[in-house]
Amino acid sequence: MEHGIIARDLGKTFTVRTGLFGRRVEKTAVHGLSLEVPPGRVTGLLGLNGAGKTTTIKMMSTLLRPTSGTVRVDGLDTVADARAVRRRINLIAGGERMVYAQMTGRENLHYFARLYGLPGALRRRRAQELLDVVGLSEAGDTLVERYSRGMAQRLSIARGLVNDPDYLLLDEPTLGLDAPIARELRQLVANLVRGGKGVLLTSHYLAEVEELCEHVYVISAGRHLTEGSPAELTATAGCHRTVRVTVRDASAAVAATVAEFAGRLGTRAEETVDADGALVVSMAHPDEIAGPLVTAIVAAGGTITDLTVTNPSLEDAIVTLTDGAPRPEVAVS
Ligand SMILES: Nc1ncnc2c1ncn2[C@@H]1O[C@H](COP(=O)(O)OP(=O)(O)OP(=O)(O)O)[C@@H](O)[C@H]1O
Repeated sequence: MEHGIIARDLGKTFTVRTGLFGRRVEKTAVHGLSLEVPPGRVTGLLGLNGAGKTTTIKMMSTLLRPTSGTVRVDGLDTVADARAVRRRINLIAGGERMVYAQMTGRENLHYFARLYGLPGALRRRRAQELLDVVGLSEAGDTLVERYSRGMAQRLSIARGLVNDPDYLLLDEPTLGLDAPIARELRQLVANLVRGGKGVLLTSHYLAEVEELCEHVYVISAGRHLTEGSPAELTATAGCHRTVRVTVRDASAAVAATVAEFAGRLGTRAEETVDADGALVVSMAHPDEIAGPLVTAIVAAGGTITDLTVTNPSLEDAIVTLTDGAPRPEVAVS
């Protein structure tokens, strides 16, 4: 049997009214996207604002009908078999309030479990299990209006698990959360994936995507731009590891040595002066050059006070990859 969420040539065109006379024009938000969300791993979907992430997720979760293409969930079609698909997936959108403030956490979970047709005893058991999973057992009988934002968000995650979905679509799940709560949620997602669930994640926090995702799709203006693991994307973007050496009281001889060193390797050394007046030299490919660079600086009489090697981040890569990429052609406010 086919496993995973598989989108093929997915497209979505909206009809919008524009201008003084409300003329109808067609705007395409997603153009022929193909992507896969296999079980047991977190797949990322990245793009600038308006790139089409939410539209794609809505089509994958049966909330929007694709204009073209198909989405299959373990072989079931999101249009023809929508009810069966809804039993296997769930969607959690961090930006939206997805629970009722006038009910307790437990009542919310009972309510949503009932919508999924779970029988009474199972509803009660599932609600308790989920309160435990998201760390809300003690607050289970408190009204949600008295929850902090982080607690409400955790309850939204529990709500998204009420039908024990095989696949979770997470649209900005940590939006606006404090760092420790966001970290807890990441751990929860990692545990769910270890348990075999497939997750699709969109997030503006690229460090989060880097930490969780094995494979990332980058889209721009509704089109596939590139894909790969975070490491592959940073390599594709040409972002390198760099070494940064800080030299106290650097003489002209040190600066000349650095320039000569870089010239000999046919590479570039970036030289700046920090707030304390120390010379800061940055160069790419530290594995080969850090040792000889330090030796050359010391031989020229420089005193090294700091040496740092940095890996390029996914954020660096996305900035590079989307720089100059087409802007969305749909702009509706
Ligand atoms: N119901 C709609 N009617 C018309 N246009 C829409 C509709 N929904 C989305 N769009 C347009 O489709 C494009 C893609 O929007 P979408 O919300 O999918 O992007 P996104 O990548 O999720 O952006 P963001 O990061 O800002 O949430 C945008 O230009 C948006 O204005």
